[in-house]
Amino acid sequence: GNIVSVVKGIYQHGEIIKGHVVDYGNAVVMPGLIDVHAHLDDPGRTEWEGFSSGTKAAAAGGITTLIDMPLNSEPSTVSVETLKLKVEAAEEKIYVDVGFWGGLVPENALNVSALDSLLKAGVLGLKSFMCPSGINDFPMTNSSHIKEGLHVLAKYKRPLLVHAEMQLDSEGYPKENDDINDARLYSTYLRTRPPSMEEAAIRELLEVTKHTRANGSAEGSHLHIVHLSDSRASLKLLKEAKSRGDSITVETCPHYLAFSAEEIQDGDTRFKCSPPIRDAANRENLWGALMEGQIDMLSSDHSPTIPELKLFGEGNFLKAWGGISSLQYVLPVTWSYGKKYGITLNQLASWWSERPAKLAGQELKGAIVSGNHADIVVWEPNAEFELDENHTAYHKNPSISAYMGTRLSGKVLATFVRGNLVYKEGEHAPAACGVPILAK
Ligand SMILES: NC(=O)N[C@H]1NC(=O)NC1=O
Ligand SMILES: [Zn+2]
Ligand SMILES: [Zn+2]
Repeated sequence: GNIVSVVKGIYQHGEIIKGHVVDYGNAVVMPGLIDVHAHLDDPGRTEWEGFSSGTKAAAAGGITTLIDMPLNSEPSTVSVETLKLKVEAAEEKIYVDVGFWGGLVPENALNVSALDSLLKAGVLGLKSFMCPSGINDFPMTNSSHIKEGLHVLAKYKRPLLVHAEMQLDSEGYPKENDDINDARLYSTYLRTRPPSMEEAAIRELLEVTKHTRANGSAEGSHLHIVHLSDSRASLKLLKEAKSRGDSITVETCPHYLAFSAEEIQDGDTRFKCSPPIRDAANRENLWGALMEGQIDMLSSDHSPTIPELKLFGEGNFLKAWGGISSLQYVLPVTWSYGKKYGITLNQLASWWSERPAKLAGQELKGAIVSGNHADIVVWEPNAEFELDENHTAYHKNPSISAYMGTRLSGKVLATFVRGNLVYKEGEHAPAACGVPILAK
């Protein structure tokens, strides 16, 4: 299950090698991807996704560990009892290792013993929203809740992940029930969630993250901004906070790097997510920030639903479910769209493995070094494929994926989780040998 040694150089023909040798030729052998942001919706909404389908998709995409979000399942993971339901739902169904974020919600945020017991039960950290989440039993938190949460997390040295969008005085923005605005237009949706919503949330968070600095009252805790889309004011604020010593990181997702608002057809709600995909100039800036290291890592924010809730007939951007379905495709998508920016394999491994491992506290994952878990993806960067209905997809409802119809390069040949070959060219291992990861 663990890497015994990493040998540099090439074995010469005739050399005596003990054990079984697999020669992958010129394929890339990389640490398996760690997706710190996926909604597997199990238990309770398995028609949207599920531990079995979701982790099969992960394995087929070269992801060896994923951390499940506490919302979109039913119930949400906000207590010891609901975490227990998660772990039970995952057991014997997961093809890759799965950890769990717990929810920081108003109900538990000001209750230190509730948070203590949830953290002791093994969630790897907490997640909260600064705007409505779209899920009834997952209400939003304010900055007092977040401050309290960070102070409890400090004891455990675990992070708080925040969906950083804040509703502003919404005068002038289209609303769900407005009929004066054409809800089929992507531009209408875009106007409902301007970059200033991200900026305002981050500005407020930075009032709290000052306590995470060395000798601060919440030293040891860490704040992680999920799925950043605004590449301007928000990024500038984050850069300044980092330079002041705040313990803060930020992720973006492949859909913000691949797509732009200009290309989204009216009524094509596959592209609806929040924060929204912005214009092409914003995307260029995001790439720049990623390349310069201002954005620390990538995650999928795989947030699927059933096709009915995407309202394809109506194409109503204001009412359709917001979330992008992408789990299986993140490696080829990052590679295909990143090539023109000159991304390297080392950068891929840093954004998708090394830094996510650190965020999730997985010391034995995220790098191919002796002693680590043998979590490995083998892939062929030059192999191209068409993402059409002939392509085998393992996540549920692949038709809702925004990537359908694109041509990608980067084919996964094999995925190993702790030394177990869990996926090989279209076939999964007969047994699901992933394990639930609980923090100790
Ligand atoms: N509830 C949920 O998954 N929401 C996600 N969807 C999305 O597009 N952004 C999110 O935060
Ligand atoms: Zn979110
Ligand atoms: Zn999410």
